[in-house]
Amino acid sequence: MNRIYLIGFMGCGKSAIGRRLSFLLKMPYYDMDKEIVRQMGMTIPEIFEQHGERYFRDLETQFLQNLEQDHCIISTGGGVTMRKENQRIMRRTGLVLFLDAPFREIWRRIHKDPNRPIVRRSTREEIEALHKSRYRDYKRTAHITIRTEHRSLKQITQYAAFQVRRLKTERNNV
Ligand SMILES: Nc1ncnc2c1ncn2[C@@H]1O[C@H](COP(=O)(O)OP(=O)(O)O)[C@@H](O)[C@H]1O
Ligand SMILES: O=C(O)C1=C[C@@H](OP(=O)(O)O)[C@@H](O)[C@H](O)C1
Ligand SMILES: [Mg+2]
Repeated sequence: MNRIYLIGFMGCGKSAIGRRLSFLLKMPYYDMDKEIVRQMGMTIPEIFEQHGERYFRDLETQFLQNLEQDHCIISTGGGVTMRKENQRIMRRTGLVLFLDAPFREIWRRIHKDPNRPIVRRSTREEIEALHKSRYRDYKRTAHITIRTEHRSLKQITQYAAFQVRRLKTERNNV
C-alpha cells in the first residue's frame, strides 16, 4: 500500500501540511476529521457531546479499516495513535510521518480554537501532560519524525516530500 499518514499532536500541522503535500505530490487527500464530520453531519464537538469520545474513536478506527483508496495522503486526528489497532493499520498500509512541534507552539495555535473539544474541557497543564503521554506512541508508530520548529508550512511540505521519495526508493531497493 502506498498511503502517506501524517500523525502528531493537535496543532502540529497535520491538516495544513497534508493538504499542501497532496498538491505537491498530486495525490488524493483525506482529512480524517473532515471525513467523519461529513459522514455524521455533525461537528467534532457535537459528536463528543452527543455520543462521547469513545464513539468518536470508533469512527476513527472504522475510517482506517474501511478506506479503499490505496494511493493517498491522510491527515489523522491527534488521538489516532491511542489505539494499537490504528497504529498497526497505518504502519501496514503506508508511510507514517510524525510532525513534531514544541508544546509552546502547539498551545499557541490551539488554545483558543473552539473546534477541539479536548482543549475546551482541559487546562494548559492537562494538555501538556497529554502531549507528553502521547509522544511515545507517535514515535513508535512513525517511520520518520519531522521536526517543524522554525520552519514554514512550505518548507515542511517540501521536506516531507523529499523524505517520502527517499523512503520509497529505499523500500524498493530492499
Ligand atoms: N509550521 C507552521 N508554521 C505556521 N503555521 C503553522 C505551522 N504548522 C501549523 N500551522 C498553523 O497552525 C494551525 C493548526 O494547524 P493544523 O494543520 O490544523 O494542525 P493539526 O491538523 O495537526 O491539528 C493552522 O492554522 C496552521 O496553518
Ligand atoms: O488529539 C485528539 O484527541 C483530537 C484531535 C483532533 O484533530 P487535530 O489533531 O487535527 O486537532 C480531533 O480529531 C479531535 O478533536 C480529537
Ligand atoms: Mg487536523
